Amino acid sequence: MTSTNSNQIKYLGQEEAINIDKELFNEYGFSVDQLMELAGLSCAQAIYSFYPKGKVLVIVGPGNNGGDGIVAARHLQLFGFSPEILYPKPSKSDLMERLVKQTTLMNIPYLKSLPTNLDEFSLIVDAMFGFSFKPPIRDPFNDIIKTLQSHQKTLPVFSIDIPSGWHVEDGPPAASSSNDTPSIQPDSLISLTAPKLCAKHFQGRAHFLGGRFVPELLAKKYSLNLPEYPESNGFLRLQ
Ligand SMILES: NC(=O)C1=CN([C@@H]2O[C@H](COP(=O)(O)OP(=O)(O)OC[C@H]3O[C@@H](n4cnc5c(N)ncnc54)[C@H](O)[C@@H]3O)[C@@H](O)[C@H]2O)[C@@H](O)CC1
Ligand SMILES: [K+]
Repeated sequence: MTSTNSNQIKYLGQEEAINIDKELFNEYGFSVDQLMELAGLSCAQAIYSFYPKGKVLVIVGPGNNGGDGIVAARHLQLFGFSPEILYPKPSKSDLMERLVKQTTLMNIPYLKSLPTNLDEFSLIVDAMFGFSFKPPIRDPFNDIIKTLQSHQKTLPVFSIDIPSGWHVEDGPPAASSSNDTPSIQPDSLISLTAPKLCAKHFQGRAHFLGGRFVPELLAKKYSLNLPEYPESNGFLRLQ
């Protein structure tokens, strides 16, 4: 797939991203399940387009970003990948529990901790935190990010919506503080709905846009200036 000119697309601040999300639910009548399914599917489709099939570790956080990750794992398995899931802080929400049930019944393994044999995986899917993240990052995610950082030369990371641990607007911790907080430099990133400001700091190989569900009226209201998705694809490549 060729990349699309992204010069005009709007980069959202945290509050604006949260407001658009709320409006999709409250004004447009979408349910979280609906949007999460489309978001997670677009993640799996982007991964399929860019990475060879293999063993993929999906690291899932406690919020909806984590839900996108579990949905993506479900589709990746259907696409012929071999996903495994690390979900260290399970949520008690009905939605998340149903996603766990679906994937467990598909025999997708749930790991108890970050495996020591990380090199057996060909890709990490980072579904720890999305646009509601507020630094500093808490354990056990701090340690997970430290380990991923030490493997990132050989083990690519595909981040969903936000590279986890990055400030939603300011980007990687080093850019916003002087301490040595560990930080992911993802190989690829998929922005959902529209990129957030932190995506301007992205230096990996591919930046995708996914979550093809934004009604035209809403896109106009927030001047999102979204590029046209090709054909019936659920994602496109911005860079
Ligand atoms: N409108 C959209 O574009 C859609 C967004 N979705 C996804 O939803 C995400 C946003 O989901 P949420 O609002 O549930 O939030 P997140 O998934 O970004 O994270 C919230 C969770 O992280 C925890 N947390 C926050 N800061 C932390 C820290 N410093 N250390 C440890 N834990 C911390 C919170 O306690 C909460 O449990 C988006 O980024 C996107 O991935 C999709 O599921 C559906 C549609
Ligand atoms: K993420």
